[in-house]
Amino acid sequence: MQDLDELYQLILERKNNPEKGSYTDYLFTKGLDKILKKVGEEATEVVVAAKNPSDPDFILEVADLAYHVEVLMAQRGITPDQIKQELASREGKKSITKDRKQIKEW
Ligand SMILES: N=c1c2ncn([C@@H]3O[C@H](COP(=O)(O)OP(=O)(O)OP(=O)(O)O)[C@@H](O)[C@H]3O)c2ncn1[C@@H]1O[C@H](COP(=O)(O)O)[C@@H](O)[C@H]1O
Repeated sequence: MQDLDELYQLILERKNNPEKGSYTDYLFTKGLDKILKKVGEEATEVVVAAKNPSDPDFILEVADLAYHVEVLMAQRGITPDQIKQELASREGKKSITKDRKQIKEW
C-alpha cells in the first residue's frame, strides 16, 4: 500500500540517489520540459478517460497523473505538506478568489 506521501518520498529518494533503469530517474535526467510534457499528456488522458464508462481506466489515468504531478513538485522543490497547507487554509472559506488576487499581487 502506497499513499501519495510515501510515493513522494520515493520520488525524492530517486532524485537524490539516481537509480539506473528507474523511470523517475529518467524523467529527472531529461529535465523540466520532459516532466511538463508528461504532466500535460497525463492530464489529457484523464480528461479522455473521464468521458468513457470504464472506472478502472479512469483510476489508472488519475494515478498516472498524480505520479507525474508529484515528480513535478519534487523538481520544483514543493512538498505535499505545502499543498496540504494550502488546502487546509481554504477550509470553511466561502470564496478563495480574494486570496488568489493577493497571491498574484506578491
Ligand atoms: N507511480 C508510478 C508511475 N506511474 C506511471 N509511471 C510510468 O509512467 C510511464 C507512462 O507511460 P507512457 O506510456 O505515457 O510513457 P512511456 O512511453 O513509458 O515513456 P515516455 O518516454 O513517454 O516518458 C510508464 O513508463 C509508467 O511506468 C510510473 N512510474 C513509477 N511510479 C512509481 O514510482 C516508483 C519508482 O519507480 P522507478 O523510478 O521506476 O523505480 C514505483 O515504485 C511506482 O510506485
